[in-house]
Amino acid sequence: MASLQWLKECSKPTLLVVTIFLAVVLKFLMQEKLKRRKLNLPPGPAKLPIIGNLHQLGNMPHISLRELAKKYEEYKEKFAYSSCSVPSVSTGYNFVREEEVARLIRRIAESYPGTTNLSKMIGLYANDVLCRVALGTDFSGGGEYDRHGFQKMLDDYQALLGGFSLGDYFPSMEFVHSLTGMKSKLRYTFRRFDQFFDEVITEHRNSKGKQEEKKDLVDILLDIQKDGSSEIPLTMDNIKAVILDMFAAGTDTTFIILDWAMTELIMNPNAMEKAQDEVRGVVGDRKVVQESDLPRLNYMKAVIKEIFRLHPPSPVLLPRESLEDVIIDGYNIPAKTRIYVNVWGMGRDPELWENPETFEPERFIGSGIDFKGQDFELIPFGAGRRSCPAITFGTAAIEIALAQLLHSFDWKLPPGLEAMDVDNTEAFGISMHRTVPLHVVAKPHFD
Ligand code: HEM
Repeated sequence: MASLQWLKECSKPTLLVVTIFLAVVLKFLMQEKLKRRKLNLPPGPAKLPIIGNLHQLGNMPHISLRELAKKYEEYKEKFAYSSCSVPSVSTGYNFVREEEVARLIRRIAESYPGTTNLSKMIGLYANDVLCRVALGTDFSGGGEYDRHGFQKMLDDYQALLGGFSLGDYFPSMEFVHSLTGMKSKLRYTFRRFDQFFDEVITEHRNSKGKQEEKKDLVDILLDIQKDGSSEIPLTMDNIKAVILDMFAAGTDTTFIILDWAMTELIMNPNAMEKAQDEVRGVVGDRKVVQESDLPRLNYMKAVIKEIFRLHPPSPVLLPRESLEDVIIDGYNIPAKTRIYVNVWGMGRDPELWENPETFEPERFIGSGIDFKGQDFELIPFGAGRRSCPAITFGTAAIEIALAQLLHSFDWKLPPGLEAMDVDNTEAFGISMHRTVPLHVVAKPHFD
């Protein structure tokens, strides 16, 4: 009776809206049920109408996804990828790495006997290497491009790429981007980058007679555009997009691995000692590590693999969408399914790794597991045709810097600080880095 009373009190338009809403929800639920009855979908948690399982991703999707995978154990199958060749970013530019590593060491040495903000120094190194390779100029230390607020632009861009936007999950409801303010932020950031790249391209066009080996990415792309050697003609927008892609993908990733490598080594003095003994044994009294020393640094390479396993810069690979209906292991995966690969979860899976939460570089000594995309338990660069095109370039920038840091200094936490006091909180975005910078005392090994 009470409900009937309520009905009587409702105005006609309200009743109409409520009826339409209920009809839409009911239709949606019935369609879902019908679809599910026909398809053999992989097991998973129940979906809510409209938003599906979105609410279960949370602030730290890599952790939520691992918890869900544990719960629905049986679909933790390893799917084989077919491996295709990818165009790669060349390892060249040794002179840039050498000069930037030397600058990193000088900057750190200046801080002794005080403490140094090592995270900041490593961040400058990663940015400067990429800026010089891509644009031919660095911007740190009052460099030219910093005047344009380039670093701030990059930070904003990365926040936009990594940030959660409801509109991404409802492509048919594009207007959501306008409601959330995402569209205007994207437009603003896009305009700033566009203006900046226009200036950079004009400068490059006006500078003539650069030696072939000193050419940066913009020079190379402009040459390709001019001589028409690419299969598909390169437009100015293509050139700008390639440069932006490299910055978005290349600076934070290199930084995160070096930052974590130094953090884990400082917190694990035995591993630090082993890594330093190895580098100093190979390089000897020579102050500068050379790229030709790197193939002999097996323990240091194992440290880097262990960092890729525990702290992959992209904990969840870039989302993929299935183009057509497929069946995997008897399960239907409908077209347009959004696929997330939880690399972080795979690196800590107790079925794949012994003591998965412990930092133990030794696990890679004498093991054939590598991160090139063939061993699916360790794929920090992804795998298959859209994996990172800069595996060799990124690894070279990490290895030479880490070797030199280990060779040039003895490392300690600031007085009064213990390993357990180090704040290792991480923030999830397009890449995942520590939120509190690492402060250390770096005592020069050479006078
Ligand atoms: C430690 C270093 C790095 C790691 C761990 C890393 C990891 C990744 C990952 C996981 C992806 C996406 C792959 C996928 O979703 O399957 C990616 C894509 C990409 N990376 Fe890297 N990356 C690193 C360094 C770099 C550097 C230094 C550059 C540039 C010089 C770079 C350029 C790119 C580009 C352009 C893409 C997009 C490729 C595409 O459009 O499909 N990366 N990287």
